[in-house]
Amino acid sequence: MTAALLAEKVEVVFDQFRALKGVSVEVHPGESFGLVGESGSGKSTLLRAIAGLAPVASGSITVTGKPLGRRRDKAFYRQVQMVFQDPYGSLHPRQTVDRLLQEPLAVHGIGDSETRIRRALEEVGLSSGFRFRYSHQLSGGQRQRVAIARALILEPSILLLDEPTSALDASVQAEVLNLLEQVRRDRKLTYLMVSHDLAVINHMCERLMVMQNGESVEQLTAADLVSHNVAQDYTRRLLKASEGFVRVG
Ligand SMILES: Nc1ncnc2c1ncn2[C@@H]1O[C@H](COP(=O)(O)OP(=O)(O)OP(=O)(O)O)[C@@H](O)[C@H]1O
Repeated sequence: MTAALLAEKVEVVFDQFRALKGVSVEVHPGESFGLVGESGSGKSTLLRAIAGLAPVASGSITVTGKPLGRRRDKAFYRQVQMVFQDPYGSLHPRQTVDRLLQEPLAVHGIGDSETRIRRALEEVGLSSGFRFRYSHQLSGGQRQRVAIARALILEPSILLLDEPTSALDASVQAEVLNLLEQVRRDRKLTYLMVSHDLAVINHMCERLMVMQNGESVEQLTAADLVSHNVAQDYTRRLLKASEGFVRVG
């Protein structure tokens, strides 16, 4: 089976600082794969390296069997989209939802915007009444729904999710996670998802990689996480720190 995403020995260096020190990961088609680790361990940097937003010094990244070059082309963004943590920062506040959803379609020269926008809003549970609202008039949860609609409107097969719900209240967080899960099932999407919250990863992902200081510590299944079947002390410490959140099976 060809991997949906394959990163091999990826190094990211900012000035002299090695933020990723040769990280490898393989995500299968249709899989939801999690990245966990303490703050600064390199989780976001790995997503950003894949998305072309962080400088890859060495190593390779392959999407559905095709190696990526230095720059990400339009075809890449038709296939891979990213959703960021902060829906306030990622959506222009003075643009209407309609305009925010039109933009990627215009960039990619896609014509059937009317149908796509209606479908995208419906899919994320927003009525057509939201279409001409400005993003600053939306709640955090509604904004994140718009950000997800914007990512989905190009019909990608892979979503890179960087703490997609950590800026939201707990009840809204659950709604957005359920939405992401529903969309993944309906569209047979592949997710690579960062969260500092092991309970979120446990709920959303089949497998995960634990990261520390720009390196992979170990890979686990969600079942390993629940039964604390882990090999590394670092992972045990992470689990201990989130005790009470991850149910012991
Ligand atoms: N543009 C940048 N320039 C310099 N250093 C950076 C840059 N982006 C990230 N770093 C550094 O790389 C390291 C990894 O950062 P990264 O954001 O990937 O961590 P993370 O695991 O996602 O953490 P968090 O959970 O806090 O978001 C950190 O030490 C960070 O300061």
